[in-house]
Amino acid sequence: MDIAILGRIGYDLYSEEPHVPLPQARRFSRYLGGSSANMAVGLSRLGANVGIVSCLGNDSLSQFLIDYLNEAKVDTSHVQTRPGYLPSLCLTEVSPPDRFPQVFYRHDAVDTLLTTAPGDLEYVSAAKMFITNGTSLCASPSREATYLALERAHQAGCRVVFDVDFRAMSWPSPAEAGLAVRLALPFIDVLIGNQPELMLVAGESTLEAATEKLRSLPMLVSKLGEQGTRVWTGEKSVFLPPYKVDVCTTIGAGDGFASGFLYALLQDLPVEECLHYGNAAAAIVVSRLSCSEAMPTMAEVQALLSEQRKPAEPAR
Ligand SMILES: Nc1ncnc2c1ncn2[C@@H]1O[C@H](COP(=O)(O)OP(=O)(O)OP(=O)(O)O)[C@@H](O)[C@H]1O
Ligand SMILES: O=C(O)C[C@@H](O)[C@H](O)C(=O)CO
Repeated sequence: MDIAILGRIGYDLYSEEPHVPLPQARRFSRYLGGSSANMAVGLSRLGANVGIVSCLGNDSLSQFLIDYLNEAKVDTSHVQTRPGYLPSLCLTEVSPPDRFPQVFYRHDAVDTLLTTAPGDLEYVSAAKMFITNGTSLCASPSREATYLALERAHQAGCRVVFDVDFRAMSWPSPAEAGLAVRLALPFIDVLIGNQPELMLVAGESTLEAATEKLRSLPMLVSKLGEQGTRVWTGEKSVFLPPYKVDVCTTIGAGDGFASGFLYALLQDLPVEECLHYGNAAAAIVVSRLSCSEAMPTMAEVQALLSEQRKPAEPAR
């Protein structure tokens, strides 16, 4: 595998009725979801060899999810099964350009039951890149499984990527989520978060103060929503504004960004180039309904790049 991803596979329902508030919405369409599974699909569609370490039930929704991943050429040989438990479910209202409330069903979600056997840890440590996220740390035993995988990947010299992925409903308090991520920092090469997430991890009340603390990491990716993205490598940073599209749903922008950015990083492209791939992939996802199904091919990313590409702000 080029990339091993550890995290949740979920079931997404997006409203088919734009501008109808969620309590009134009647028609939904279903997609594979879960931030990690979305990224796995995105990276695979761009051409990477990706596998996912996760946990599903033996219900019919889990069957749909595993079939979807297999069809997307994501290696599912390390997806465990816990009969009687269900994947998480997420419903999203679609009120563009900026209202996308979500309701999550994550009570005893099957992904939190993940454990890592020696074979799973070997699988992770054999990859060139290992990606995981904060939600995987929200409950035991997936918390311990995730820390073990982070440690093994770091020891094996994989490039370790961590998306903060803060979902309030998965945690007793934001402070606990921040602490769980701070404990993982020694293993991380690339930390990805939006503004509130980086503040949460650093325990700071401004993005500037958070950045100051976190930029001792080899790479810090600061997602700024519709403003664009800034990447820090030590004292230097590069900023790239977003690619412009008509917004359908901004939900999934982060997973789209990660897919493009990390695919380019895997090819050892310069940071500025990685930002172009990340922002372009994110914009394409934003222009479509859902996240997994919306992930672009390389040809689609290249087309947007050649249409709109402008240079990033010089490093400073
Ligand atoms: N309206 C938009 N138009 C074009 N690109 C966008 C837009 N919003 C976000 N992006 C791109 O997507 C990237 C990630 O977005 P954002 O900062 O909202 O991440 P996020 O909070 O993880 O999103 P989500 O959790 O909804 O997936 C941004 O850095 C930017 O490049
Ligand atoms: O991450 C989840 O569990 C739900 C996602 O699939 C959802 O569409 C989203 O929030 C994208 O990051």
